[in-house]
Amino acid sequence: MTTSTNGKFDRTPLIAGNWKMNMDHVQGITLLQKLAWTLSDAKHDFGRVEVAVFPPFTDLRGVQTLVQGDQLKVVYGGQDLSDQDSGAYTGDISGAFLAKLGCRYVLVGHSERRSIHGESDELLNRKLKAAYRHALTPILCVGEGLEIRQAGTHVAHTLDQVRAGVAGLTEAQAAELVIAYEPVWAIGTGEVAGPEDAQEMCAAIRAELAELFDQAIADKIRLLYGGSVKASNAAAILRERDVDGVLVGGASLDPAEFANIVRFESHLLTD
Ligand SMILES: O=C[C@H](O)COP(=O)(O)O
Repeated sequence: MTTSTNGKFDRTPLIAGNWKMNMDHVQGITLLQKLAWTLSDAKHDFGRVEVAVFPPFTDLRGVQTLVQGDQLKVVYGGQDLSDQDSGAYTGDISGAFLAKLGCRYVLVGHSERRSIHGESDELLNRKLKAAYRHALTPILCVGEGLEIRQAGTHVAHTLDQVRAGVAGLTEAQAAELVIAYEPVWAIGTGEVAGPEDAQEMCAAIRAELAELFDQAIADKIRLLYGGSVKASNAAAILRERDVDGVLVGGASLDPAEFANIVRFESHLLTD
């Protein structure tokens, strides 16, 4: 495997925007149109930075129509999926439905799913496998709360989540995986982990993946940082060797702000 110009292995950077429960299907289309327009300048190398959005389920059909109709270089995914494929699971969404709507990715185990909906590591492992059954790439979200960070056990806690999440995956599945490290204390709080914190944890996750699979697989897995990322702090985080992108919440609702984060990554690749 060769290294890219910024010294990282050839992992395609991923800048992902999680809209959470914001933007109805009309607002979502407007946001995506503005984002596509803002990113349409010639300086942005779409070929080397993947841009993904995660709208609410009810927006996905409209997003699909816009992306396909206008041939936008933006991919999209669901914010969650069921561990089941079909049946009497009221309120749940099958990975099969997401795949049929053209989703490439799906978030699994976002901290808001873990804390508000009590999703366990075992359930999330089944959701990860459901994603692969439907040819969706899962983005497994992991990370510690404030008490765990203060106790100094954040690395062990996060690696436990990683091990439980990826249990039973084949090497081919693991190579496709994306993992987002999101310290819960930094989500939506304005508190951002320092670039060195993001690097420490992403390096620890990659080392753990090398133990679980092998180094070549670990070098393929993309690791994102998430938690109060905005244009003003993104570049420093994205420069870190083991950070392959960011998962952005609040700032992804502002197309100019989100586009600037994409530009930083794009410029880093060509610096
Ligand atoms: O999925 C995104 C993360 O929860 C980060 O959200 P935030 O950027 O609003 O802190």
